[in-house]
Amino acid sequence: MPGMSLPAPRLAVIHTGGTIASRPSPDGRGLTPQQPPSLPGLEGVTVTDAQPFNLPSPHVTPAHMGQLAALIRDLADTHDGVVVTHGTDTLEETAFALHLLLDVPLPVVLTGSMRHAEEVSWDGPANLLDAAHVALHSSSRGRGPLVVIGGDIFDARTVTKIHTTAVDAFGGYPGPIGRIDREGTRARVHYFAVPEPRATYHPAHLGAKVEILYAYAGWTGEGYAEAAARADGLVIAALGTGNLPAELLPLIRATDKPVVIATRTHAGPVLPVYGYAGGGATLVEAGAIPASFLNAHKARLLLLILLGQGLSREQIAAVFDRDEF
Ligand SMILES: NC(=O)C[C@H](N)C(=O)O
Repeated sequence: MPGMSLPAPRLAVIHTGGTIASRPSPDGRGLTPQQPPSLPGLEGVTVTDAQPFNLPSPHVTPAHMGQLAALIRDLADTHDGVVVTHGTDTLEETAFALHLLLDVPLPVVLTGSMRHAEEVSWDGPANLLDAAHVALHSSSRGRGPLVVIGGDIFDARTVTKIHTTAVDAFGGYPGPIGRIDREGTRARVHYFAVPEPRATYHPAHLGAKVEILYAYAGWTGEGYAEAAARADGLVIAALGTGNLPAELLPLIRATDKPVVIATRTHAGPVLPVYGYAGGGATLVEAGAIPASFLNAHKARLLLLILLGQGLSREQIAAVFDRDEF
């Protein structure tokens, strides 16, 4: 009807800590999360804030990820988009856990900053505003949780932190799925990929113990037996396409818990192609599960969630094999 204005879009901003909330601590001991950033320059939007915790992201656990998923589910009916501010160190893990746990239709966008509010190159406000625009954009729906940093929009499955200090700290093969740029107050959002259907999971708990072992030249299995005894499942950041020294083969064959083989190489899938002792084909024959293209820490979260849902080793292998994530 002429003269009737559309209701203001409703955005929820959930602050969880990280450098985007950090400042030098008064006791001179270094940066600590203190004050969450405020959202600049977004006209005509109703914003609600939440702060379930205020942590440096190395203190974030799967339990916090579950808490965030529950909060976002609660907000989903009354909001059009959600932004989560988060420390960058484990941001990709929270993004992927939410990707696996959330089946809400509204966009959920994670962001953070690499510089704190008292530095000249403070990147918090721009990242926060970009994330807000992306979260309220209709093309962002149906893509699962997204990560927005430095104007790049990433898929939670592939995004990874690639630099410890640079402002453009995020990447990951095959790169961003979209881009946000601002022209004055107008946001221009472009996607280079179409939304894809994805599986989500409803674990009874997030308390399964999954440990990661990191392979290296000359590893003869140090630490493997201890980890296999105390954990519910293992992930190995293996070599290349998912290969290990020969000594690991009998250890994996003797393990009845799920052992997922990821790669310490920064891009590409795990493929069981090599037939020498410890080669990927022999590890799979011994019962190991290839992680597809998930990095070790994301494969760990998927395994932890599948264990929390009570899946058997065979069912878990099928999820990884069919890329059901
Ligand atoms: N840039 C950052 O946010 C790093 C910080 N250590 C964190 O992850 O909490």
